[in-house]
Formats: sequence, structure tokens, C-alpha cells
Amino acid sequence: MLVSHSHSHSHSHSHSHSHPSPSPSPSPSPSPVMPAQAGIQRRTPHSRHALPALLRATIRPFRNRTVGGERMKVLVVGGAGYIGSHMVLRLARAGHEVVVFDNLSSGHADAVLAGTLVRGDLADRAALSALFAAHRFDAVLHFASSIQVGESMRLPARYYANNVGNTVNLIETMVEHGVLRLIFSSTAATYGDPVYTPIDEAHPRQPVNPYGWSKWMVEQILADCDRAHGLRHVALRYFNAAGAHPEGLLGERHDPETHLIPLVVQVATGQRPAIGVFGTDYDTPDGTCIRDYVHVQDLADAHLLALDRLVAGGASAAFNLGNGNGFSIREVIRTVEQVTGRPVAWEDLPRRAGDPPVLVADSGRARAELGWAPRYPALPDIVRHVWQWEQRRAGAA
Ligand SMILES: NC(=O)c1ccc[n+]([C@@H]2O[C@H](COP(=O)([O-])OP(=O)(O)OC[C@H]3O[C@@H](n4cnc5c(N)ncnc54)[C@H](O)[C@@H]3O)[C@@H](O)[C@H]2O)c1
Ligand SMILES: O=c1ccn([C@@H]2O[C@H](COP(=O)(O)OP(=O)(O)O[C@H]3O[C@H](CO)[C@H](O)[C@H](O)[C@H]3O)[C@@H](O)[C@H]2O)c(=O)[nH]1
Repeated sequence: MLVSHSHSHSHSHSHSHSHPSPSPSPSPSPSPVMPAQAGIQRRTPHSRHALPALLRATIRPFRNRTVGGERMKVLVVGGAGYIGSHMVLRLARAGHEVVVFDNLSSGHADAVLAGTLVRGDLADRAALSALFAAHRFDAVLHFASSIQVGESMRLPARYYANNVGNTVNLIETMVEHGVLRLIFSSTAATYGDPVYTPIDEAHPRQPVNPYGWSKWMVEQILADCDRAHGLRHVALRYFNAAGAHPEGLLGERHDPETHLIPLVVQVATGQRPAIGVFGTDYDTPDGTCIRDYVHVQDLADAHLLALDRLVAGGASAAFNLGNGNGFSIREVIRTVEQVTGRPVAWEDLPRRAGDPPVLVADSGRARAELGWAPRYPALPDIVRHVWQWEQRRAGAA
């Protein structure tokens, strides 16, 4: 839905550029985690016995099992992060055994609500070898990366080192240990400025920022490793991941937060004075950037379906994941106001480097080949779940 409208708020614009730092997480003291080399067979304090009753009730093993009825052992790299943590809970509820590998550089130990958390860095080849020697993984889901488009423009080498170099470490370790199923978190940023919209998988790949290049390079490396080693993989090109766990169990906790929807909701909760709008002179109906926001829970569902595909012997493939609806920044602000019933102050700012004007997905291939059907495609539902999560965090602060 591409709606042109003028922004007609009665409240005044904020003139402040400074945002307060985000409020602390609901559980400020993270649980201890295991070093990569030691005791990786033991469970963390996040074992089912250590969980509070509410969370324990969330993990119902063997329900919704989708992968040929078989319980699999799945490595989730980056599983303490925003999308990865939702995936871990989804896998556990589907009856799978989960091991998380995460350096906690941006993730949170207390976001890992199931399975075993191993603290380690993808740059550490010895830690990876020890991990794969200790477990026989059926598949690997790789969420770990540096994720900020704007930061990648300022610090490109860091992005290539973490997103490409460290992923090569993971791939080599997988091949060495004969683990040949990988689901990779790719991105709409691999396409660059759209030549046509909505974007399907055949769209030219011309990234406009190092973040997008780093993900596209990994996709190329995966294709080569498929040819050379039989590494079967699915690259899932998410558009804008958003939302929070529908039961309020998990949500986005980046520090600093850079993503639009949580920032706008934090203005509504009073945690921030205003939202800065990066660029109002784009060639879009209201001049602000348009994005396709896709619920994190729907992303997790797509991963389970991609896992099905690999286990069934399906070929490597790439799929776009988005809802096919584009919303401008002004529309997002208006939706947050409608859902929360609170005014949101904004400030128009210059463009942020590296931002394509419009990114909207054609996800027909994921629907047709994976059977993916998003459960929460509506923007107000996505915003409502973020509002629920942010209120909970604000209350716990
Ligand atoms: N959030 C989005 O809108 C979006 C859109 C498209 C693609 N993606 C991709 O999805 C994936 C997950 O994104 P997210 O929003 O959950 O990010 P996140 O920062 O919340 O999670 C990434 C996790 O990886 C861990 N990590 C990073 N580098 C690591 C390393 N070298 N070794 C071990 N662990 C490491 C971090 O500690 C964190 O827990 C990323 O690959 C990202 O590029 C995200
Ligand atoms: O304070 C803010 C934050 C964001 N924006 C704007 O809101 C839109 C969405 O920005 P986000 O930072 O929320 O998301 P991006 O589109 O930049 O990036 C997201 O989607 C990309 C895919 O295109 C990548 O995968 C990346 O990991 C993921 O964060 C952009 O136009 C951005 O300029 C603002 O105006 N003000």
C-alpha cells in the first residue's frame, strides 16, 4: 500500500537531536553463559527447569513439529539477537534441540529462552571446531552479523570482516565436520536502489552500501561451496524485520536502537523526545523512504519451512521475505499514533547515507515454493506487538 498523505499533526515538532539512551532490559543482570571451549554439553541456566513458569509454559516440545516428524539438533548462530532469539523459541516449540552460538556483542543471554547458549565468536576458529566436535548438528541457522546500514558506510572493513570473513570461518568448519545444511540471513539490501518494484529474486543485485555487499558476497560464496562441497543452503532475504513476540516474551533490544519502528514506539512511551525523519525529499509520495515491514515471527516460520526444504533434499535457493506492502516513515509514525493513542513528535532531518528510497518485496517464490503464509502481515499488528513489548520493558525499568 503506497499512500500519499500530508502529515497533519497538531503537536509541534521537536527540535532536539539528542535521544536518551534506551531503558535497561527487563532482566538487567544477564545470566552466566558458558565459555566456548568448556562444558558445551551442559545446559545453561536457561534450561527448562530454571525458567519461570510463564516461560516454561511457552516451550512445549514436540508441538507443531514440521520437519518430517524428526527431532533435529540445530545450531543457531546469533541466537541471542533479535531475530535469532525468536527463532530459538520457535524451534524449541517445534520440538527441536537448539544450541546457540553467540558472542553477545549485541545479543542478550537472557533472550535465549530455550536450549544451550555457548558464548563464542565466529572469528575464533578453535571455538567453532570445538563446538562442531561436541555436537552433531543436523543444520545451521546463521543470524550473526553486523547489521546497521549507516554504520557500514562509516566502517566498511568491520562489516566485511564480521559478515564475510567470519561467515567463511563458519562455512569451513561446517564443511570440515560434514554439516551441509545452512540457512543464511540475507537482506533486501543486496538489491540496492530498485530498478522496479516490488522486488523479486530476479531483480539485479547492485547494493548501495557495504552491509548489502557483504551479504551478497556471502551468497556468492555459498553458491561456490554448494558446487564444491554440496553445501545446501537457503538465503532468506528479509526486508525490514519488525514486531515482537505476540505473547510478549521477546522483542527488539538493540543498543543503540537504530530501527524505525521501535524508535517511534519509544517516542510514544515517552522514552525518547522525538523521532528524526531521515530525508524528506525522496521520490516517493510523501518524500520519505518506503519499507516493507515483516513480522519477526513470520520470519521464524519461514526458517522452519526452509529447514523442511533442505531436509527433504531440496536444492539451494534464495527467497525474499516481505509482505508486499510499502509504508513511508510518515505512515509508520501515523500508525504508531493510532495504535498507541499517543502523539509522536518528529523532526525532519537530512538523508541517511546508504538508504534506498523504496524497498518492497515480491515474496511470491517463498509462498509458492516454501508454502510461506505470513500470520501477521498488517502493520498495526506489528506495531501493537512492539508497543506491548516496549511497555513491558518500560514497566520493568
Ligand atoms: N533486523 C532487520 O531488519 C534485518 C533485515 C534483514 C536482514 N537481517 C539479518 O538478520 C540477522 C539477525 O538480525 P538481528 O536484527 O537479529 O540482529 P542482532 O544484532 O539482534 O543479532 C545478531 C546476533 O549475532 C551476534 N553476533 C554478531 N557477530 C557475531 C560474531 N562474530 N560471533 C558470534 N556472534 C555474533 C550478536 O551478538 C547478536 O546476538 C542478521 O544477519 C541481519 O543482517 C536483519
Ligand atoms: O531514526 C530513524 C531510523 C530510521 N529511519 C528511516 O527509516 C527507514 C527504515 O530504517 P531502519 O534503520 O529501520 O531499517 P533499514 O531499512 O535501514 O535496514 C533494515 O533493512 C535492511 C534491508 O534493506 C537491512 O537488512 C538492515 O539489516 C535492516 O536494519 C529508513 O529509511 C531510515 O532512514 C528514520 O527516518 N529515522
